Parts: sequence; structure tokens; C-alpha cells
Amino acid sequence: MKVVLTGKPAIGKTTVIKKVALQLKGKAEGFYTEEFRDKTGKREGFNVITLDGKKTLLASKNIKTPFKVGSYSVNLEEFEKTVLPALKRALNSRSIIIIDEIGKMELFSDRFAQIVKDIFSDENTTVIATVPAKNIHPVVSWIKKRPDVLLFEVDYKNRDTLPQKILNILEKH
Ligand SMILES: Nc1ncnc2c1ncn2[C@@H]1O[C@H](COP(=O)(O)OP(=O)(O)OP(=O)(O)O)[C@@H](O)[C@H]1O
Repeated sequence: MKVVLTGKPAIGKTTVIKKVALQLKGKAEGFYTEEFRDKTGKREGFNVITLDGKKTLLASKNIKTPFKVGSYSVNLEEFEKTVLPALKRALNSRSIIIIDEIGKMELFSDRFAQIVKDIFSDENTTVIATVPAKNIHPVVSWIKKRPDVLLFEVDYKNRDTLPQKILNILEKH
């Protein structure tokens, strides 16, 4: 089962994923991405939080790396160190895999792109992932076009009911 969420920036994709992950505690592995703000309330960057509780910096305005998205620099090395082992472990153990998100920042990592492909190509693996509305990378359009992907566009009307809908789909599967 492959469930993929897309939708406009800040529409609530991560919130849906977190609600689903909370209900799947112990059965799911993977990560979600959360923004953090400075003292004045301005967005400073993004953290990655793995479902087994590791937190690392994904990107920040206050670091300099060659991997830039707007004013944010991506902390590629730390991202790979934290996320790749979790995804590999999940793929090998056939846990439910949660990937929030398969976006511009994360896709600076070719190794991440490759494991995402491996996960989606494995017909026995259940994955719940988020992708941006824009096809910012070949992997994103490849995922959206897959016939085995159940694609949901998150909007204001469905964002409160989607978590339960996804859980029902997983249960039936
Ligand atoms: N169902 C909801 N009810 C009320 N507020 C919500 C809901 N879902 C999300 N929000 C709020 O909207 C904001 C953005 O939510 P979220 O981070 O989940 O969006 P996103 O689509 O994952 O964003 P991004 O484009 O950064 O990935 C947050 O402040 C969150 O608390």
C-alpha cells in the first residue's frame, strides 16, 4: 500500500502525517519535518524528527552549505546520517514507512532519492509519504504517476478527516 499526500505549502501535510504516526506508534519508522522559529517568530529553519525519536537540523538560515533552497542551507550530511539508516532498517524489517517529505531539500541527497525509489518499488512495503505539489524532481513525478499510489491532495476541507481515512485504508489492506 502506497499512500501519498500532496498539496500547497503549509496546508497541513505534516500535521496529517503526525496524527497517523501517533496512531501507528511502534509499527512505523521514518521521519517527519518541522519548521522552527527564532525569538522574534521568524522561521529560522527545519528539523527532521525520526519516529524513533532522533532530531537533527535539516536546514537553516544560519548555516552555510552548497545546498541552498531560498535562504536556507541544507545540512545534507546530518540529514543522511539520521534518515538513511532509519529508512534502510524500515525497508528491511517491512515496517510501515513514513516519509515527510520527499522535497527539494531532502532530494539534494542522491542516496535519499535512491532509497525512496527502492521503497516505492518494493510491492510489499507500506509507505505514507508527502510530496510537494510542484514536480521539483524526477522522483516526485515518478511517484505521482505510479499506478499503485493512492494520491490525496490535502486541503482545508479534508485535512481533519484524512488521518482517520488513511488509518482505515491501512487497516483494510
Ligand atoms: N487540521 C488543522 N487544523 C488547524 N491547523 C492546522 C491543521 N493542519 C495544519 N495546521 C496548521 O497549519 C500550519 C502548517 O501545517 P503543516 O506544517 O502540517 O503544513 P505542511 O503542508 O506540512 O507544510 P509544508 O509546506 O511546510 O510542508 C501549522 O501551523 C499547523 O499547526
